[in-house]
Formats: sequence, C-alpha cells, structure tokens
Amino acid sequence: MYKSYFVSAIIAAAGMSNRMGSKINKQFIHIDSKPILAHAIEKFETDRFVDEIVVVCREEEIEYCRREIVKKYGFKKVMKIVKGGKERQDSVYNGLMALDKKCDMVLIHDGARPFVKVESIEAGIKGVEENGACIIGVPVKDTIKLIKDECIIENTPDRRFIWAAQTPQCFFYDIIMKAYRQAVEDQFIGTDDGMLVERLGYKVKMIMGDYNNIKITTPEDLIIAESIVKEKDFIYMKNLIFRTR
Ligand SMILES: Nc1ccn([C@@H]2O[C@H](COP(=O)(O)OP(=O)(O)OP(=O)(O)O)[C@@H](O)[C@H]2O)c(=O)n1
Ligand SMILES: C[C@](O)(CO)[C@H](O)COP(=O)(O)O
Repeated sequence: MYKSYFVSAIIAAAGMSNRMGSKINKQFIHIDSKPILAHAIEKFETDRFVDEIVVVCREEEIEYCRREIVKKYGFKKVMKIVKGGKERQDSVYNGLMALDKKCDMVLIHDGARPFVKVESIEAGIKGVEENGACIIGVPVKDTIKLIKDECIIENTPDRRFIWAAQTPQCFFYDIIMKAYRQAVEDQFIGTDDGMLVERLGYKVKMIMGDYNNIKITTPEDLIIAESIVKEKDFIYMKNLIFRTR
C-alpha cells in the first residue's frame, strides 16, 4: 500500500442457505474441521492491511457467531457483529452503517467463500488505490448462452469478455456509500456490490482472482470444498502428472 488507509472488511453471512437445504446455516458447516465462516474471517484477520472486520449474521445467530466463531477462534479484528436483512444487499448496507468512522476503504466478502486467498485481498486493496473500485473474479471456462422463453438461445456472447464475479469487492468508502444510498433511494436491488457502483457511472476494475474461491451454495460444493482442502496432495500429484514449463 502506498498510503496508510483504514481498511474495513464486511463479511456477509446472513443468508438463508435455501439452495444448500441444510438444517443449520451453511456458514456454520465445518470444512477441514472448521466452520466455513471461520475460514473466511481468518483470511481477513491475517491480512496485515485490514484494520477491522464487521460480520453480518441473522439476528438469531448473532450470539452463536460471537461464541462459536469469534471467541472460539480468537478473532481480534472483529469489532462488531450486526444483523442482516432480507437480501444480501440489505445485509451489506447494515454492515456499511456499522463501520468505524475512520474507514477509508471497504472490502465486502461473502461468508460463504472460505477459500479466498490473502493475495486476492491485497490485490483488491491495490485495485482500490489505483482505480477507486474493483472486484475479484475469474474468466469463465464454459461457453455462455443467453436464453429467452422456453430456453431458446438468444445469443452466444464472446467468452473473452465474460468473467464470473467473486468477492471481495473493494471500494473507497465514499464511493460505496454513495452507491448504496442511491440504490436504496431508487429501490434498486443488485446481485453484487459492483453493480451498484457501475450504475453510477464509476469504472469498476475486474481483478484476476482464483478458481478455488468458490461460493458454497449447493451440497455438491461441499465435496468440491473438501477436495480444495486436499490441494497440497493435489499439487504433489500435479507435479507428477502435468507438464512443467
Ligand atoms: N440476506 C442475505 C443473503 C445473503 N447473504 C450472504 O451473502 C453471501 C452470498 O449469498 P448466497 O450464497 O446466495 O447465500 P444464501 O442467500 O444463504 O443462499 P440461498 O440463496 O441459497 O438462500 C452469503 O455469504 C450469504 O450469507 C447475507 O448476508 N444476507
Ligand atoms: C456477490 C456474489 O458472490 C458474486 O458472485 C454473488 O453475486 C452473490 O449472489 P447470490 O445470489 O447471493 O448467490
């Protein structure tokens, strides 16, 4: 970082886990003997530039989160746990309202993405310094089809220009606050934070992330997650199997 900024992270963990269909909120499911949410928070706790973390949970899960995640894993940078709202966007807005007054830069992350790398967090911080607004993502690997009624294909966009958005999504505080306030005023609901900033005309930079930074959404993602945990064995195998450059 060129300058010393006060960097805040918001971890959104107040969803309903409908697509997971689990009895408990998916963020409390264990992967590699640790809750998904603890994996996610840990990366921001470890990052040297992050000053505070605000976790957003369902109201009835705040005490559980405080006890079983924040206290148990000793997260010192988690300053507040606040209640979420109906949509992800409502939850993030509650998180924004709870940030320290000193905040200069905001990193918004899904509690359901346990494998974010510290390198991606730092790439996000650098991206904000250089562009004001950026999100982490990866180029899609499949061909994407736009469909209309009855699943008839409307067109096939050029894959070179299509990236899948991940988190963290990172912004200067003033920009993201303006974007969220405007969205509330316009009753606009987006599916990520970048959209709210784009619609105000700001340039939002896409920064190369990591294919392992998956969002745990459906039960099969848990199987993929377990194999990501075993990546060390995979790297060993990879060296045996694949060509080196
Ligand atoms: N009202 C909401 C909805 C979502 N999220 C969070 O936003 C992230 C991305 O959402 P998603 O994976 O869609 O989670 P859920 O909304 O829980 O999933 P579903 O749509 O299957 O219920 C998750 O970490 C989720 O906890 C949130 O904080 N508040
Ligand atoms: C923010 C996000 O994770 C970027 O991929 C995603 O858009 C969240 O959407 P969801 O509908 O809550 O899964």
